[in-house]
Amino acid sequence: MSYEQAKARYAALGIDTDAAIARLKSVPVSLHCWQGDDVRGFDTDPAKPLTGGIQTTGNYPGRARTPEELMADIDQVLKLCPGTKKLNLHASYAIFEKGEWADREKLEPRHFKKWVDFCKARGLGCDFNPTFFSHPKAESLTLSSPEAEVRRFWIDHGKACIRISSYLAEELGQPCIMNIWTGDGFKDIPADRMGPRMRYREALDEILSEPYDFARVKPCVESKVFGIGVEACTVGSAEFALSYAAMNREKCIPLMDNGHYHPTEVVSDKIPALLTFFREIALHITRPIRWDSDHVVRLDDETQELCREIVRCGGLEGRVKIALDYFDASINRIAAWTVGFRNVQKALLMALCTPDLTALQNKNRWTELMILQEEQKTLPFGEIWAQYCRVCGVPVDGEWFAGVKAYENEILKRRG
Ligand SMILES: C[C@H](O)[C@H](O)[C@@H](O)C(=O)CO
Ligand SMILES: [Mn+2]
Repeated sequence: MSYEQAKARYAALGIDTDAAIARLKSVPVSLHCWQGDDVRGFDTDPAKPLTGGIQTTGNYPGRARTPEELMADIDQVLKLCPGTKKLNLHASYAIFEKGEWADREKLEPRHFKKWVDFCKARGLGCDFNPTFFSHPKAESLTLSSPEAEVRRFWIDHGKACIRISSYLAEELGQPCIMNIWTGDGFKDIPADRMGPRMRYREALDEILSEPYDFARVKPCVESKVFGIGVEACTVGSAEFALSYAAMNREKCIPLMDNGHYHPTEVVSDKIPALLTFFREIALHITRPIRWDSDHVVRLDDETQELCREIVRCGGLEGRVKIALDYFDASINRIAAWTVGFRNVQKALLMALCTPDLTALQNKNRWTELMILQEEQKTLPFGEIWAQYCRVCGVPVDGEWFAGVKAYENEILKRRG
């Protein structure tokens, strides 16, 4: 079947596939830098463990060990992914001059100048994240620590990150989404669950007292249900993060990571619930298997439903900030990055090619609604996707992995 034939099938249902392609092309999706190096970063001992309740598993050869290697790998991914990309950096990816080093609370915009140059040369915006993990001062609690000195350190880190985010937004001419996530929590039943939350709240207030233009820097608070080693209580729980964002709507927005809920909860249903109250929300799209395992995003039912809700709720009009958050060290990392990014794009395009069936729901015509929802599944979407790839100048399915394999053989295998 050709694109023209597929387009006619969709047109019969009232869907303009050319318009869907044109719409998706300009929607920014944030590509996380940390898939390329297993979330290690460059600012502390590269042999340090990944902490904060998150973990990568696998030992596939070719992990990026330097900024240059990571940038080269990101370039490979950018070539293979359609649509508008933003880069998503963590503070731990600061780049220092030879012989220089600054601890996290002393990081400055200039430590991200090389990333700005990288983004400028590629027309990318950049999102940012303070890094409250994988650091000697993050062995226990960070922003919720009972130790004033530890809290001070991390608050100062948060403030430094606001300044860096303002710099990224200004230099690149696009808003910077700055996401705050800490792994603060307890392995076993705590004696006090409220004290840490009061301290976390006050620490967030202090971080957000750093001046910034909310139109250009969008701080987010990301919640989590539990992490490895913090199974009993997470300080930044869903109720905490949502309440904080609701009480501080002029300063920050809530971020939902679809790996951060109980396994039967779905973030797709939470999108309209939150957009009923918040003007903007942010998402981390990932794939949890039994826990927050951060597997590569597949084109599974929940990814499709998430994207349908983004589209239906006006999320593409800037109300939903879309970012990816997965990291798999057991397969070729460039392929992992690419598969996940392309799948999110596929799910968004599918959603844009879905007829609006609200009228059937409102007239209680659930039989027809189900039939039409099921029949949509066998529409010739593959042709629409292939056309989108061609319009964006990236390879269609089946035509990109050979290049990744060649890069693996020529470049990745030579890395120690
Ligand atoms: C590296 C990310 O910031 C991190 O994955 C965080 O967003 C998270 O989801 C932790 O589980
Ligand atoms: Mn996340």
